Amino acid sequence: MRVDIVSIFPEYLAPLDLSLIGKARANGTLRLAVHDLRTWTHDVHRTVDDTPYGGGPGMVMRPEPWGEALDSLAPAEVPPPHLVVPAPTGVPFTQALAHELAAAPHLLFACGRYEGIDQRVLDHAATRMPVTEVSLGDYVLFGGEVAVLVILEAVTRLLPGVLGNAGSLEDESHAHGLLEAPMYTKPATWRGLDVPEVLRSGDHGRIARWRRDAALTRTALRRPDLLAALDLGTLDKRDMVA
Ligand SMILES: Nc1c(O)cccc1[N+](=O)[O-]
Repeated sequence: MRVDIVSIFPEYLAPLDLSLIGKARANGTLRLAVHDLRTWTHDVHRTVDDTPYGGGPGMVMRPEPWGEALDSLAPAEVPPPHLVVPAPTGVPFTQALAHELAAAPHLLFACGRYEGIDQRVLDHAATRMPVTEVSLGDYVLFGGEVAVLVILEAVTRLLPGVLGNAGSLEDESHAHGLLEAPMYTKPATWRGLDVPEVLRSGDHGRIARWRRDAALTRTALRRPDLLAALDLGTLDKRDMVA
């Protein structure tokens, strides 16, 4: 997978040199490049923003640098890159969207700052590539860089070979629309608190049912919205497996 990230604060993306993403870059699973948007400015002040039409507070990112950046990083390639724009106005970022993005051969991230990017940049890009504005949640950040770190971690870990134990992907939270059951490790008793006996029973059928029930209970209590969206038929099939 090729990933290009455009930002006016490229140093914000330094954590992408670390840990499993850093290893994926080193072994070629991920070909990632971070670009400074000011590369595509031509004035002495390297201006990337201006006042908003219609008035209002703050500044808006000018279309010209972005247009040149996207032209440079997304030439007429087939298939075109998927442009991902983290923004409070985006669609919710979910595990399902992470899987969709993980299937793309080339992701292009545009990190907005100030009051955002001139809308025409996204409209023009959408004439030649898929464009998705993505929101991590209903709150406001300084810009898109931190969101890119989150999105890229969720996407990269889905790529073959990145996680040492691919089995981790099978029953983790959101893998099947539920929150994960509580997890325990040694010692069996800690500060007077015991690990549930069923998990130490060695009875894999009982353990699977306990985990499924615990996941359902946790999801119902904390995320009833997920439960409402769950295909209970799928749950029934999983139940038969368990
Ligand atoms: N919320 C927000 C923002 O305020 C700016 C950029 C990205 C996001 N987000 O992804 O949630």
